[in-house]
Amino acid sequence: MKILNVDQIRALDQSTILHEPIAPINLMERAALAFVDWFIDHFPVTTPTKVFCGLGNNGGDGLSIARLLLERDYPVEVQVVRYAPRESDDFMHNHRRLKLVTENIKYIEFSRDIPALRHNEVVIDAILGTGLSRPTEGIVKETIAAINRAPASVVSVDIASGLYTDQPNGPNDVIIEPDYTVTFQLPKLAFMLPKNGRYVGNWQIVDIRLHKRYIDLAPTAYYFTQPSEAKLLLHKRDRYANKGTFGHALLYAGSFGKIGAAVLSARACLRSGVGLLTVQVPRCGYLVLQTAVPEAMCLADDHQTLLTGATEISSPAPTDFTTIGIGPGIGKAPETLAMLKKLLPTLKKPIVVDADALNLLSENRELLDQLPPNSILTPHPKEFERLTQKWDNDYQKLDILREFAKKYTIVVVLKGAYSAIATPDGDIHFNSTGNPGLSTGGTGDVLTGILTALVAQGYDSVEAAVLGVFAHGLAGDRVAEQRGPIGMVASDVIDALRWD
Ligand SMILES: NC(=O)C1=CN([C@@H]2O[C@H](COP(=O)(O)OP(=O)(O)OC[C@H]3O[C@@H](n4cnc5c(N)ncnc54)[C@H](O)[C@@H]3O)[C@@H](O)[C@H]2O)[C@H](O)CC1
Ligand SMILES: [K+]
Repeated sequence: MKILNVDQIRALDQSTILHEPIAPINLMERAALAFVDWFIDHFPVTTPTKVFCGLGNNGGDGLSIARLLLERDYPVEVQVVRYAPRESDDFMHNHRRLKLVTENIKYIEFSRDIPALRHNEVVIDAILGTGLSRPTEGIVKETIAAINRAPASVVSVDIASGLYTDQPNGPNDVIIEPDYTVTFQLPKLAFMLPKNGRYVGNWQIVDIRLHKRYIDLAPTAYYFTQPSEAKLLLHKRDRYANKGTFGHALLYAGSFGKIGAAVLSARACLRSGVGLLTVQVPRCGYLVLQTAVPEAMCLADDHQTLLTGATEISSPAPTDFTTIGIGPGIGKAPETLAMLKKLLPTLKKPIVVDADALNLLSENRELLDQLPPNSILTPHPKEFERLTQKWDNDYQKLDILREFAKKYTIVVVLKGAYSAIATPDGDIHFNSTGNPGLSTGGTGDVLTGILTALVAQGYDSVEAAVLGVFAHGLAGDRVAEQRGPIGMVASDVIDALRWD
């Protein structure tokens, strides 16, 4: 699913009006109906509801929503925040229609006009939408602040009033903090950014049948992975396939006290369809791996407690493997750094790099140029900051992410809520699965195993990253459904992985 910018959203509106064709007021009515269908699924008809309306089309939506809820016997009160002398035409049209249904329309011009809000009430925030062009001030700001202070539940129409659709807000901007956002047709970029979490709440898309052809043709760098899109990436298995068809991966993982990372990434790799797996661990991990993951072959490093890359028996050369995953629990010992320095120049095929291997790259940035093209790096924000630089806000972070992936011709999975997957050609795919339960030790090792397995099976790196991150998060969602997010462990995620 594409994420469009505010100008494109406006153009999409116009394109729908022109090509359907549909009168703007009827498109507003369609949006309002879609919102109301959602609302009545979530709040009983006895819910005291206050609809706060601005003077633009977001406000116009609000007036239409109020009228539709009144027609469905909801106890609705309308509060028009009159912050400017002029209303939009569609606002005026809906204002006239609403007055046919109720006279109970109040106007907020001064602080004293702002009504009290009780805990059992629901506020529908239709003050400002994607037309926000400056920080809220005056009576708008006061009304937003009052709504945020109140104990009532809040549902924002299209986007929280005061939140910019696709650019950073200022540190002192006053923005609605909704429990829900019901947005029209497409997600907004603002919803993907961690710092905006409190200004988005639990968000839902409602389809208002905007012009599909415009969306299909609209250029964008931002995408939000839908289940149907992830499913399309899945390679079907041929009946005559054999182990060799699905690759032989090599994982470099583990150090003394962190052999579990090697076990988790190995198990995840096998649970993600790799044909054969060899894991190279320090000698102290050999027995553990062979016991815990009998399906994996194991190379014992010469060193007892850390990886140097040297093994006593003549093992296959790293380049003999379909792909390599490196990082889970390897630590940052000089001998391990030496191994990485020796290994990288010999590799041509994409590898998966995670955890301390990333930190070694951060401390030796000249190695970044030696990464095989289309390798996949999987930093969490702190690791990414070490790899690149500090950023002032999430939008700058995305720019840094995109430039870094393009500069080194790599795929970067910036992990977190809505993990952002940056591609070598400058796109960013936001993941749509996962939950806070995944913030537990070892889930990163699991993802490394998954991605290594997908690359070994022949997925191109972007497909592997989008599908692997999606499947990883979805497995976490299954676990959270069964046992709640608290108490989830990385092994649960491996056991919940599905590839159908
Ligand atoms: N395709 C869709 O998504 C549809 C969206 N609809 C709704 O239309 C709004 C966008 O409406 P628009 O008139 O462009 O702007 P707003 O209502 O968001 O803002 C109104 C108006 O307010 C002025 N303004 C900007 N910033 C401020 C500020 N800080 N304080 C005060 N006033 C401000 C500015 O002049 C704006 O024009 C979208 O969100 C949807 O709710 C359609 O109804 C259906 C299709
Ligand atoms: K709004």
